[in-house]
Amino acid sequence: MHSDTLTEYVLVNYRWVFVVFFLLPCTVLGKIWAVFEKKSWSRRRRSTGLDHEKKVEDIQCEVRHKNFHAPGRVMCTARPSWKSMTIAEMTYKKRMFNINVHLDEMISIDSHNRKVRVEPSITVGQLIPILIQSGWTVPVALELEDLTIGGLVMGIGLESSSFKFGLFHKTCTRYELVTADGDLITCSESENSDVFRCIPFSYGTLGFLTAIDIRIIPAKKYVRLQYRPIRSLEKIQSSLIAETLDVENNDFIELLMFGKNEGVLMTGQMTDGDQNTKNVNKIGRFYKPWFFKHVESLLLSQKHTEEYIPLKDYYFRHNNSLFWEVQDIIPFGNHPLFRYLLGWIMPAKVALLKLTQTDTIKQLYDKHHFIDDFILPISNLKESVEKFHEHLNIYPIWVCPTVLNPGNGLVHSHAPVDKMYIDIGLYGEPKVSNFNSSIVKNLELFVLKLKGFKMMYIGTYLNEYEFKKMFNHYLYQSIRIQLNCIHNFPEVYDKVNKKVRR
Ligand SMILES: Cc1cc2nc3c(=O)[nH]c(=O)nc-3n(C[C@H](O)[C@H](O)[C@H](O)COP(=O)(O)OP(=O)(O)OC[C@H]3O[C@@H](n4cnc5c(N)ncnc54)[C@H](O)[C@@H]3O)c2cc1C
Ligand SMILES: NC(=O)C1=CN([C@@H]2O[C@H](COP(=O)(O)OP(=O)(O)OC[C@H]3O[C@@H](n4cnc5c(N)ncnc54)[C@H](OP(=O)(O)O)[C@@H]3O)[C@@H](O)[C@H]2O)C=CC1
Ligand SMILES: CC(C)=CCC[C@@H](C)[C@H]1CC[C@H]2C3=C(CC[C@]12C)[C@@]1(C)CC[C@H](O)C[C@@H]1CC3
Repeated sequence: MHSDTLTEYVLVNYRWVFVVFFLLPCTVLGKIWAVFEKKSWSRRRRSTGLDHEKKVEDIQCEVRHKNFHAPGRVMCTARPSWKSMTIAEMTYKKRMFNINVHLDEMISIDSHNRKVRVEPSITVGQLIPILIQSGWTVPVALELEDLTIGGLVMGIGLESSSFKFGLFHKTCTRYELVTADGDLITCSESENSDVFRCIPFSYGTLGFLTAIDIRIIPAKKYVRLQYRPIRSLEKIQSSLIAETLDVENNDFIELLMFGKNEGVLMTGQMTDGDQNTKNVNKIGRFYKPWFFKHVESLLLSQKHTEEYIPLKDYYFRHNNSLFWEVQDIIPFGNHPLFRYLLGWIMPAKVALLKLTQTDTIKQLYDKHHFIDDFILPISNLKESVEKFHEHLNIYPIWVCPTVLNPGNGLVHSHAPVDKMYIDIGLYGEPKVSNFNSSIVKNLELFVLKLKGFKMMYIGTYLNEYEFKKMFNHYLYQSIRIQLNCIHNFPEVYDKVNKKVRR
């Protein structure tokens, strides 16, 4: 066998050896280190009085220093590419001026005004458990623990409650920002409102976020989840639309499709249950099957089922298997023996997987793998699934309804009223013979034609003109001038096109 082919073969078939025997133990050490670091950090903080304001002043100093010594050089955060929740490498970071924006604390919870103030690098996995312990939660709680609040505001965040609350940033009420000149400004619906509307999806091109206020709502103990297997695409579309209209009775809606004409529609309500509550399924326990496998088993048995899932377990239901991505790396990861023996250290940290993937693995993913999300009007579900089936044939498909509101920021409904969209997430190996980048571009144009949007964490093949047709740049451009960004921050397109996000 040729040595390249042999390397490829070993990388594809035996990556699990490295992951199980090296990355998983490293993940555990990382978790222990994080606890230790947090403790010593809070001790240090108490003794030096270092707080949020001081950290923000440091960022302001760094920006002013850059303006003095390297005027005209555009800036980005110094967060290394391997830490970001995307498989893409952000090559732009190498040529831009990196500013250290590592702020990862929770600042305060204000139960009276129902809001929590956080720093941008705090992860969902750090924030949500603290909130739940205090009896609160965020309206849109993301499913992957390592996503950061800043990244979700600057990119796009959505979850199964988005049909009710919209995209993640719709639950944010105030941003604190260090501008290109090193000034500190705040914005909300009532103060610098145009800046406030343009920040979401701006990918850090209007300034550095230093604090975010997020609305909080009371947390309950469980999500009562109904699973409804459906075996017709028409029926899936009509049932999904009907459920999104029932805002009174539904708090969560999600659909997993396991084939072109079959899927499981899940609807849920947050509840405290009562003493008669039965059928509690603690899906977050380490020995439990991967969530999508559990759902698939209900499709196979054609059972309409209802379960009570602890709130935190529900939120992070796709974390253990990284949706269904872990099965490609550890093919036996859902085997009961593996779960009982090693499930407690799963999943391997995404950042570590990314940091340790070799060029060959990355190239294999580029050639044989697809990870992307498209946001389309809900009425186009059937047409879109058919299109993705023809050109990708990847299953399961994640479908998550989300309401978009009208507005003049970068992402908004194309109608003058609130409009229901769906996120279609495709992650896996395309089962078509001719998969290549021109198919991806073709799909992006399909989405553009339907007046939909693409999530940009993976990058885009659209050219600048097409990109600007997809995302409304009108207000954004004037805010860039107002905040003196033109020579200090790149444009969004310069951070998300495939040449710099590979
Ligand atoms: C980076 C990586 C990604 C993987 N992705 C998947 C996956 O998406 N689905 C899955 O079932 N298993 C995946 N695996 C593991 C699994 O072992 C291979 O997909 C499986 O061995 C392919 O077997 P085959 O005989 O059908 O492929 P073959 O048709 O023999 O594959 C031919 C060659 O294609 C490449 N290849 C095939 N599938 C993938 C792939 N998905 N990603 C990258 N290269 C690939 C390899 O170079 C392989 O030697 C992956 C493993 C790694 C390390
Ligand atoms: N369910 C969901 O909705 C999911 C969403 N995602 C995607 O993942 C991404 C979030 O991942 P994450 O790793 O948290 O974030 P990233 O590190 O990927 O950051 C995303 C963008 O936000 C910018 N950014 C982050 N923090 C700041 C800050 N303090 N000030 C200015 N800009 C900032 C980054 O700028 P810079 O380039 O300068 O570093 C970058 O352009 C989003 O793009 C999201 O769409 C992924 C999985 C699931
Ligand atoms: C729900 C939404 C909107 C998106 C989910 C996206 C995730 C499926 C991906 C986000 C980051 C991705 C990474 C990988 C798999 C897919 C994601 C979790 C890898 C773990 C795949 C293996 C590589 O070697 C490293 C990747 C890191 C990022």
